[in-house]
Amino acid sequence: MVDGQKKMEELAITIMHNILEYLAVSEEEMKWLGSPGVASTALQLNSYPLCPDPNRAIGLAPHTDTSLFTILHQRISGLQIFKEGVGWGLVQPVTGALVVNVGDLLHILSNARFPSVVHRVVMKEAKQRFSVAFFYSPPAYFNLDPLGLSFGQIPLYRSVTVAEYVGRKAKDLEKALTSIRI
Ligand SMILES: O=C(O)CCC(=O)C(=O)O
Ligand SMILES: [Fe+2]
Repeated sequence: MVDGQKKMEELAITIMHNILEYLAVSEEEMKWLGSPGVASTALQLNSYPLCPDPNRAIGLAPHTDTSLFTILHQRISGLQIFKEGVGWGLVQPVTGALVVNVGDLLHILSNARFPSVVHRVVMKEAKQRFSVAFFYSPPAYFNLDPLGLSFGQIPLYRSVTVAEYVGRKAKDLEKALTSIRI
């Protein structure tokens, strides 16, 4: 499990480097990224028991993850994402592929260019479902600002430490993002 967690962190670092490059954010601004083991990480094992009447139950209520992003492994379908104007859509499991869900911290950092995804888990199949979620965030002390803005672009969110945002999310849930909106 420890080895798995280390591998997941290596993968998360690679993904993060690519995102920063795309956003034109200097790695100087993310010094913590250069020191493996410093990021806040959590590995969560989810188990959704067999459900006799899937239409009358929900596996996991709609939410956004607080993390920068979450790397998810699923074998059986159930994960759905919400798209404005489209509604709920199933994220079909693909053998050998992982799902990357954008969380609130990346939403803030990217000034909403990477919007956090509202997702839920429905009980669609009459099978027990397992998923493994790896949550990846900067260390708690890190001060997060919208970065990589071009000339004239205004930041949509005020500066916030990871610790403060995590506290707000625990209290205000889906209102946390709006609570730091400028
Ligand atoms: O089980 C899944 O597919 C999603 C789990 C999830 O969204 C979470 O743990 O935050
Ligand atoms: Fe989630």
